Amino acid sequence: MALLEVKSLGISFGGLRAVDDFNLKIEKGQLYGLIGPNGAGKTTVFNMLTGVYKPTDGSIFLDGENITGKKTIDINKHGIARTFQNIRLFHQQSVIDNVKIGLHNEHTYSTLSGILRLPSYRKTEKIMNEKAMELLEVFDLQDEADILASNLPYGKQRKLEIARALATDPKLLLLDEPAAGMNPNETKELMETIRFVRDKFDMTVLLIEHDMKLVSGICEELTVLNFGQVLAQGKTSDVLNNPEVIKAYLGE
Ligand SMILES: Nc1ncnc2c1ncn2[C@@H]1O[C@H](COP(=O)(O)OP(=O)(O)OP(=O)(O)O)[C@@H](O)[C@H]1O
Repeated sequence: MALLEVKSLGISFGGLRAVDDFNLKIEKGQLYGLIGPNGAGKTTVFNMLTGVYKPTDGSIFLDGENITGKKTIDINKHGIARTFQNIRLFHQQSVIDNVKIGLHNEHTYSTLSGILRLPSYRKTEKIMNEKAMELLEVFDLQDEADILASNLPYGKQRKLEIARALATDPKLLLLDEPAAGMNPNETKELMETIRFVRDKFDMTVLLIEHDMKLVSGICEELTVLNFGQVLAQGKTSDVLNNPEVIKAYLGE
């Protein structure tokens, strides 16, 4: 069974058919890429997968469960986490607190025990601190744990956003243009990090990206969207050599 199966997904905004008859199957542990020209509908697909938009048609199954039309918070609890094209962090909070916000899905204590700093609160806080530090170490951010997120350099902010998404313990991680704004060295490092995350956490990753070095370097399969429709789908090397894809996107 595929980890993610999307059947005939579609959405209209008034008269605009932003995504039409979108089908996708991603197996557990895959690194999968969603590419295509600006405005093709890629982020709209992410928004439907994460419950930001309700699809007009079609269905989405995660690990065999129908999650179509569920709320963002419920979809996150089912196991989809994402990062955004424009980094969304709590900039005025520390690096470690940004990760702990993700962990709050899993670990809770009552408001009263929090206010009174009861043992249950202290125990939960200790576990969360340890887990958050473990995640920060994966991204080599442990030394910056206590600085403000806004003081991190750009490449590290992107990494922190991925760490926070992972803190919610997802089955599927969606990355929306993770290399946007990165220099070639940062992009190379990011590729290694994404591969490492897949291996260490046995994670399945779907990413939107315009950087073809990253796409061809780490994605095993690709779907190309063009004007809301699937133009090509399959193994990365086949898709990138497809004349239709070269004409519509790569040849730009
Ligand atoms: N809430 C909305 N209301 C109206 N139109 C929308 C809405 N969201 C997206 N669209 C339209 O849907 C189309 C697809 O947009 P989308 O942002 O998904 O493209 P994209 O492939 O992610 O592009 P980019 O690579 O530039 O990020 C665009 O024409 C966009 O204007």
